Amino acid sequence: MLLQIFNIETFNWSFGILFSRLVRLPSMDGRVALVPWADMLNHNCEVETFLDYDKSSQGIVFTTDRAYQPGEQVFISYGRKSNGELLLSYGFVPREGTNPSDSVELSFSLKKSDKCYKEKVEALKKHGLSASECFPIQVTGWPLELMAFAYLVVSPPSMSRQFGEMAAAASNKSTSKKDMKYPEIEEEALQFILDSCESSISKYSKFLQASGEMDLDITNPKQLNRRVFLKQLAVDLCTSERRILFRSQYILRRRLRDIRSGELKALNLFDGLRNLFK
Ligand SMILES: C[S@@+](CC[C@H](N)C(=O)[O-])C[C@H]1O[C@@H](n2cnc3c(N)ncnc32)[C@H](O)[C@@H]1O
Repeated sequence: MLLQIFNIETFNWSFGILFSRLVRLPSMDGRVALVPWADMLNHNCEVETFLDYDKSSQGIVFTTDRAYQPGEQVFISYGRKSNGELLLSYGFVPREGTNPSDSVELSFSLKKSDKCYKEKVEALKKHGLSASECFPIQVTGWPLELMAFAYLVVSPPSMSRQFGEMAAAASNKSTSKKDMKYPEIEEEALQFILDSCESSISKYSKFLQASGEMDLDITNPKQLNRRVFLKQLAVDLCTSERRILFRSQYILRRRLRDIRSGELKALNLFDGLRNLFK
């Protein structure tokens, strides 16, 4: 009986309405509430205002972080979310380059051909990780955990004693939170991250190119509008994620160029000294 009333479309609609409108209240241990007036507030990535329960007035209070002019739209923050998260939870993608919390999740894996594959998997397992892991890339760079994972992936058998600390740092369970450095394999680790970024960039580019050529069914105008809308959202999301990857590609290439030119300088200096003493 219930199933008849609650068909899947109604369920999806209710789920969407609930999740795009509920408010988490930090002072009530993150409990959620539906707050009728507050669900009219739209999100803006640049504001830092949230809703919370206020004990003294026993109500939900909204305090703005700036002055607004009469007639100006007042915004709220739905939280520091990536464009992908905003699309999934709220059905929109902020304008490209306006979301400082935007990030793209990239998957990285140990190489199956690695002589130390088993030892590395064991080290990762001890810290709750597996042979393939996802890490968020932001326009400002990549997390220390990813750098540690990349070090583990490229480290040779001679560094097996460091596998444990690399895996711990990749899982964010390392005791020291500072940037770990293994200069002897830094170039390889950065190249490994760059290869993943570039392979993703080419997938995004293929999708974006294909989306320009995608044929939409024009026999059903109602569905056409919805398809055009959904397609635009997908294009907006992919464009913003690819932009983050392009930025990382630029930073990685520059860092690799610096390392390589430093190595070249050291080599030239060494050759120069050798010639001097010949
Ligand atoms: C809590 S409601 C906000 C009020 C909503 N605009 C309304 O008229 O009922 C959340 C929904 O508003 C829309 N929304 C909020 N912020 C937005 C933004 N910056 N850009 C586009 N749509 C937004 C999305 O559809 C989202 O699911």
